[in-house]
Amino acid sequence: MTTIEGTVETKERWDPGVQSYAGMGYWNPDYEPKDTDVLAVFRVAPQDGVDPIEAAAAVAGESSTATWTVVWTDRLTANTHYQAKAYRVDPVPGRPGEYFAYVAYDIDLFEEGSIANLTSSIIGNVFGFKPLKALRLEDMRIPVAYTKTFQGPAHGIVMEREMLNKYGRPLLGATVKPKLGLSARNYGRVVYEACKGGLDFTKDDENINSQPFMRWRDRFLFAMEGVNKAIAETGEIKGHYLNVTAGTMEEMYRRAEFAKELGSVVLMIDLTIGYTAIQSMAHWCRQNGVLLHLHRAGHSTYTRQKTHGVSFRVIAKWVRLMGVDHVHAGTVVGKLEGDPATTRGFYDTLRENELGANPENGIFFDQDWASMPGVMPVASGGIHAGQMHQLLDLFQDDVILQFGGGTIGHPYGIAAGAEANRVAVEAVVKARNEGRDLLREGPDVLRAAARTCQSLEAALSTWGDITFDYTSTDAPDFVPTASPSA
Ligand SMILES: O=C(COP(=O)(O)O)[C@H](O)[C@H](O)COP(=O)(O)O
Ligand SMILES: [Mg+2]
Repeated sequence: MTTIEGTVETKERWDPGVQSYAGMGYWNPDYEPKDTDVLAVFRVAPQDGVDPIEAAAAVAGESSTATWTVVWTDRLTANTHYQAKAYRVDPVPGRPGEYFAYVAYDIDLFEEGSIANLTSSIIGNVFGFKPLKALRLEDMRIPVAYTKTFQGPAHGIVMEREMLNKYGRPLLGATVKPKLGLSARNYGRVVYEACKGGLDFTKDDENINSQPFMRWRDRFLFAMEGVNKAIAETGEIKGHYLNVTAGTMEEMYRRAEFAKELGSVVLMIDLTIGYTAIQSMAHWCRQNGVLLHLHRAGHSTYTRQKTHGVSFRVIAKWVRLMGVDHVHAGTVVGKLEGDPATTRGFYDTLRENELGANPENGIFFDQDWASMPGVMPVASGGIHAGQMHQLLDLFQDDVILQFGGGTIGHPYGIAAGAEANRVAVEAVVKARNEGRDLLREGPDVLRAAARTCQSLEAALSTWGDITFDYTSTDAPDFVPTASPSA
């Protein structure tokens, strides 16, 4: 019997008892993915003695319709339509025991506009499946038909620049430090100094919510006083990412309403609030004309190691669908994990409208965003003014460069730290626009600018030589064969 999906069924397929997942139809090398299918590629490390094809079929099975034994109730459904199909398995070059398994899912398996639903299948039970030593979701192709069921970024890169009236250069920000312990008035002073000194944004850190040393309402009031004073003095639009992360949705909405009442252009949430809460906040932000900043707090617990978890490039796709305007995406040169090629893939995923498969940057599939606005990536974590030419070369203009320690740790004070960063970015943008080679001439460009800017001079002499050179844990494994786009 041949089914509607082209899977050949045998009589034994329906014998009661335990059958291989491949035998139940979850392996189908002849399957031609449809334009509307959701595609996923997993890095599978089968237990010793487990056949890689069977492991791939098991991943397809356990992330879609299957259980461990044949169930007759499958025959009450269009079983071969609903079952996911593993259609290709490649050994990972240079990593014995690991395989890239490609799986296609029919769009009917997923509720429209729900990352919670999508992820309950794709990263549900399957990650605990005993026959696998480890499993990593490397990439996904989201079909246009499914993309169109999501709101997407509340505003997006183009609209953000229009709201802020800032063009042609990276935006600049700073995370207030110390992360915890400041009183509200001192906090507001940091915001004021950094914004007045030349930054566009300041930011609550991931773990600032409403603790005993500073309650959220007090922080919002003093931070906005600082923002408003800096706007009045500089004539530029400024913002502070007011973190509304809280224990319930009701409380987050309450804090968001107050931030809006105070005239904040931007709000912040942490990835730890969960996918549905992120989508709800994104809808609120679009309805209320407020930008939404997402801090990816906690992501490294499952994105960083090559063999198990979820690559951040997949999280980047999900957050674009979920509808945030900003997300942290790595710095390459700073203090936190960030292989250059892999990070480039994250930035492309967040910003481009159409993206081709590019295994060198870890991108396995073509991705068409169907004009969904881009998310502004944020480069943050251990960066300083002396790296400005490298940052511009790596990320170009549509990025927010955030210097927390690299502003607040400046020897002449916070405003001087902000000024050093602003002068540095304007100097390297001008040099880039004049056609100069940033990587070669960048250090000279910065030194020349520092001759007329003492705060830049002090920043360069304090941090000029600071680098974080460690081996990356997440470089792409180059797959030499052409990668399938479908
Ligand atoms: O507090 C900081 C940076 O402070 P500083 O600028 O003083 O190092 C942020 O939490 C990290 O950038 C987050 O990392 P990521 O951007 O990778 O999510
Ligand atoms: Mg932080």
